[in-house]
Amino acid sequence: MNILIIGTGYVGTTTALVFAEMGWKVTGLDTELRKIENLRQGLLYFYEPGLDEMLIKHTGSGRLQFTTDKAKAIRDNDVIFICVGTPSRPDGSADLRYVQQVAEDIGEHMNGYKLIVNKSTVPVGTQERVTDWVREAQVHPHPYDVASNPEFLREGKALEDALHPERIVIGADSDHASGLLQQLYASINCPVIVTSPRTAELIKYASNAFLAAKISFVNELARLCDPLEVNIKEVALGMGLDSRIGPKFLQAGIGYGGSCFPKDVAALLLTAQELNVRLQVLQHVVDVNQTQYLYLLDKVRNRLGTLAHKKIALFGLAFKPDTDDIREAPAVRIIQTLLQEEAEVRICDPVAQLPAELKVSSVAFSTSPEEVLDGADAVLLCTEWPMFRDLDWTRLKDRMSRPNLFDGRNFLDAGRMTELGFYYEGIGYK
Ligand SMILES: NC(=O)C1=CN([C@@H]2O[C@H](COP(=O)(O)OP(=O)(O)OC[C@H]3O[C@@H](n4cnc5c(N)ncnc54)[C@H](O)[C@@H]3O)[C@@H](O)[C@H]2O)C=CC1
Ligand SMILES: O=C(O)[C@H]1O[C@H](OP(=O)(O)OP(=O)(O)OC[C@H]2O[C@@H](n3ccc(=O)[nH]c3=O)[C@H](O)[C@@H]2O)[C@H](O)[C@@H](O)[C@@H]1O
Repeated sequence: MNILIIGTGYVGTTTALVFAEMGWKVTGLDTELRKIENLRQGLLYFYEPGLDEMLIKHTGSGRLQFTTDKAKAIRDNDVIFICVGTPSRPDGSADLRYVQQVAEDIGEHMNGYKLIVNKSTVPVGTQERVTDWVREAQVHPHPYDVASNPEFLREGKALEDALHPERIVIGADSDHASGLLQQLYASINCPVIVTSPRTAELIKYASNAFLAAKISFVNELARLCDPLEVNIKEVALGMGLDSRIGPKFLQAGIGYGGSCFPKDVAALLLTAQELNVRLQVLQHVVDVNQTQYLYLLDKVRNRLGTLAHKKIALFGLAFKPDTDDIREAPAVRIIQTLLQEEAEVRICDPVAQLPAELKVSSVAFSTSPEEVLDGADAVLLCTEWPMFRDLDWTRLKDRMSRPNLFDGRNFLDAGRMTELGFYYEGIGYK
């Protein structure tokens, strides 16, 4: 079986590499020539640890190729994975225009049986819509199946997650389709759940929503920990040792960001709203998350008074470490608020870049922590990049005008920072 991956972003590129690693012959297709040209030369155009070495390996192995020629790519491959973006529309619903375009392209160019597999995160019922879009675009009535195979990888850990998933979910209407997919994944050792496409689609949203809920739960609890003078990290540790709760995703901070949790939670809420079902817990998950970065800023204001003309340094811009992705990053919201309040902002991140709208005179960017701390009234840690833990904080303190340290990720050792002479505040942690 030859595999075509349509959409060579985070998910598509990773999926293509993992299938090549398993020994399959894979083609990656994208509409953006720049991306394809880079990938062809073995150059990863985004930051994702480990993926670059794998790309070089497989551009040389002969098992992986990249193209923009959709007609030929669709004709030449039996299994086609859809890995295009499904961004939020202004009302929060998932925008399926890229999925529809791909479905129509497949319908138009298919020349025999195709297994079409949707890996993009899409609302329940999309498998049926893709089936219709393909049929309506068909020139000849070739047979095909449409299956759902949601992806659970994390950015920053994409390769590890895709090579060693905790489960594979296959949503298919026919034994033939689910059988082919199980064959493709045969060399991966993990539980495989075969279910209906609608269930598979909901498993994906439910998983992201639950993880988001865990984060908002612990964040809200951290707000209570502050006046109670209780350490949220110890509370989370004590809770997490209960195997029914688990230790992961209980790290309090300035809230979740990224290209998925905010968008997917919004899409699930919209699905429920359209069906007149109130998902009250999930609505509150969003409310807590949207105010969590403001909670950190309240702490800064309580300490510094007005933020106008204060020099505020941010350590970290990316929505989490090990990625250059700044989509929905809490740091970006913090910067926007600081600018509204006329603060002077300096940012340090080892890989993420400042977006065009923040390239203004009152914002300075550097990859050097020393530079951004010069004369600062406060530093706000927004992303837990390991490099921030290993800094010479004693020396850094002397560069600051006032040694105020607000740790939005509870990443540094509060006791040690206080000993070094910092005024230190985390989220539910001092
Ligand atoms: N980024 C992540 O960590 C994860 C993302 N997902 C889901 O996977 C999907 C893809 O996400 P990402 O890879 O992050 O998106 P992305 O934005 O990085 O990549 C999407 C790619 O599709 C291409 N594309 C758009 N229309 C096309 C077309 N008609 N033909 C060919 N290529 C086309 C774009 O040029 C882009 O390169 C989304 O639904 C997302 O929610 C699921 C799990 C993890
Ligand atoms: O659907 C998706 O795209 C993916 O979304 C998330 O992956 P990702 O967004 O890459 O990153 P996470 O590691 O989940 O972190 C998301 C956000 O939550 C925050 N977070 C995470 C964990 C925690 O304990 N506390 C916390 O604030 C992170 O800082 C980050 O801003 C899920 O973890 C993946 O399983 C899923 O496939």
